[in-house]
Amino acid sequence: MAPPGPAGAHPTSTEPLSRSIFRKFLLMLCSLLTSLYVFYCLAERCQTLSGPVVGLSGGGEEAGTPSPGVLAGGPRELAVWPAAAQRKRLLQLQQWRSRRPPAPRSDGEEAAWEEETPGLAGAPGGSGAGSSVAEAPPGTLALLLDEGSKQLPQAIIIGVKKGGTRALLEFLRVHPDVRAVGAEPHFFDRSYDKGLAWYRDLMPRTLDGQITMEKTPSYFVTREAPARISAMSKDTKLIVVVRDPVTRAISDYTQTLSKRPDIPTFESLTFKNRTTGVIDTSWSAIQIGIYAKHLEHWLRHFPIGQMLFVSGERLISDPAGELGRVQDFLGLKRIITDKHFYFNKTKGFPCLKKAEGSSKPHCLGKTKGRTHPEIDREVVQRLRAFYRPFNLKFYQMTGHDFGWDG
Ligand SMILES: Nc1ncnc2c1ncn2[C@@H]1O[C@H](COP(=O)(O)OS(=O)(=O)O)[C@@H](OP(=O)(O)O)[C@H]1O
Repeated sequence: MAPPGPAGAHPTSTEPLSRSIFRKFLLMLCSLLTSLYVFYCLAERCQTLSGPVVGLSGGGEEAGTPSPGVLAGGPRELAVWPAAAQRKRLLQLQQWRSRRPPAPRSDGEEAAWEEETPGLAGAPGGSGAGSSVAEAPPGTLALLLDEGSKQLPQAIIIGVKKGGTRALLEFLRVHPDVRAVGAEPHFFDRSYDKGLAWYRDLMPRTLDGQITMEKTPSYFVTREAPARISAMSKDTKLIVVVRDPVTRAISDYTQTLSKRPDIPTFESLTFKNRTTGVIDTSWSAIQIGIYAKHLEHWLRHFPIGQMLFVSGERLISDPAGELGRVQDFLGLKRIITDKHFYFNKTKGFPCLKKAEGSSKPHCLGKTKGRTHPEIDREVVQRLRAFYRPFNLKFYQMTGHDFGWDG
């Protein structure tokens, strides 16, 4: 029996035949469209099309923003794409991922944008790599694509603590040829016994031409770090973000104070004896700022030309300028420019302009750019006098006057 027609319509004897033709036509149309889509993909143009989501949240709607649908084909289909197309796709996804803010940590702080040493400033302990590396989630995209391989870092931001290392790494991650571990691995200071294979496994996957990076600011003041990094590769490029040692010390203290409000005042910790005015150089907040001394250890293992010194102050006043130097040093095309930054008046710092994944601007978390406590002016002056000779030596060694001494 012929199926009933639409309400009010009179069925005719020719209807089953026309339906069958119509179905065949639909089938052919679908096949044609599928074939066109495959050709379209092969011609590297399907990144503008949407497709099924493959387990990634977010994704932007702007032109050039890779949406989750980019991964529609999955690893098998990608395997038949030309290598250049795969690379391009991965790069776009990486860009999209690197601009997304990390998932908030359970304690309310941002994971990949913030990790600091708990306890008194510079004290050992706290989060090591094994549990805390927040490449969030580690190498997901490359794993999904089954592409690339994990490499030991070719460049490391080795310091200094509170210098602006997080800002530098997050800005650098905008570059499509930079892939970095989100959190601090602390391999060369705390986890060296775990071995290089363990360290490499923390790294995100990279493709040819991409640089693997990490940042652990405590390396700069770790005696064993220079020899250990040199043993990994004597070609490793080293980046040090330095900041006026007095402000750095106060910043370090401010961080500790935020976690342990009951600690003694900055002024009392600064001196062994306030009356005699002898500075307590065993206090890590003070010790870290004697840059010339720490640098001597590094220069026994690395030529100065393999180290880049970034001004923490200029990273705030002219982020694009400092990023230009860093990109040159790393042999990268200057992709990160003025266009990527804007100054956020509320935050008081430069931030990244809209992220592709969210079309919202990105500033560093609330634990970067804390308000420092007011420190006794006389103490500040004494500290300035203390650091001056070390600073001058540092300027000499690096061939760069950072302007901390008037
Ligand atoms: N763009 C931008 N946004 C926010 N903060 C910025 C930025 N650039 C540099 N800084 C300065 O970075 C200081 C923190 O340095 P680090 O990231 O090296 O700290 S840490 O060692 O990883 O804890 C942090 O120090 P405090 O101001 O004392 O909090 C900032 O002054």
